Amino acid sequence: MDARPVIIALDYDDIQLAKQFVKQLNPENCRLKVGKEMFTLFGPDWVKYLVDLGFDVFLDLKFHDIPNTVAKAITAAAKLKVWMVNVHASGGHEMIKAAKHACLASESKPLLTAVTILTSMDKAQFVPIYGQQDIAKKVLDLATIANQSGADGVVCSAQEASLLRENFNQQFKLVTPGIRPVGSDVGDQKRITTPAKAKLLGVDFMVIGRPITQASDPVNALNQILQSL
Ligand SMILES: O=c1ccn([C@@H]2O[C@H](COP(=O)(O)O)[C@@H](O)[C@H]2O)c(=O)[nH]1
Repeated sequence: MDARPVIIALDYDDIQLAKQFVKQLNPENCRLKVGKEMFTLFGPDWVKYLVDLGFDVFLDLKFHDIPNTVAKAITAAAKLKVWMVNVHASGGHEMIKAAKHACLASESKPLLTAVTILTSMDKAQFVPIYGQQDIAKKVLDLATIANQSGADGVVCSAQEASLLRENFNQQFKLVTPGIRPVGSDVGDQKRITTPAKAKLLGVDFMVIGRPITQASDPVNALNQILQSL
């Protein structure tokens, strides 16, 4: 596990609320994720604001398009000096390679991760798309494509972490959403794990949103998670 394993998913529709929360955080304790909601509402300026405060920012836009389009989007993202960007692994070898090439050609050289199977998917949702097979096996197949195409890691559930650890070296980052402390609302997540279990399973980073941001005291919720690790 990384020394700063927690990536807080800042999924707010109110920028003042988000700023109020972020001002209470220390960039040495956590990293931040900006996803589709905040990026669509508040754009690159919001990302720059967080980067200027000294945070490592994971820009989670999950690009999935033809290689040329994805490479250009990654080039634009890298100009924001974000720490990590991502694509969907199902975009395939050429798309991921083009994304990695764009990362390396940029000044800030963000890490590139590839989303395998969304943590909100269970077997009932998975089978109509991918057929009768194990979710974990499909995650491994997609992670193999990502790894061979030069990605720095994958986004997966912590439930698949030990399988991926057996197949890839320690440098290959495992970034895991679907983290739920005991007693917290599961919401739309399906393949969930507690923070302590995710650590035991060998993840590098855990992405945690609502269990922190929707808590009555988000800073306290974060601190409790950090203490449990
Ligand atoms: O497979 C995936 C990929 C991305 N996410 C994102 O992570 C956070 C999780 O937030 P919670 O509130 O802790 O559920 C959210 O921004 C997702 O877009 C994911 O959950 N699963």
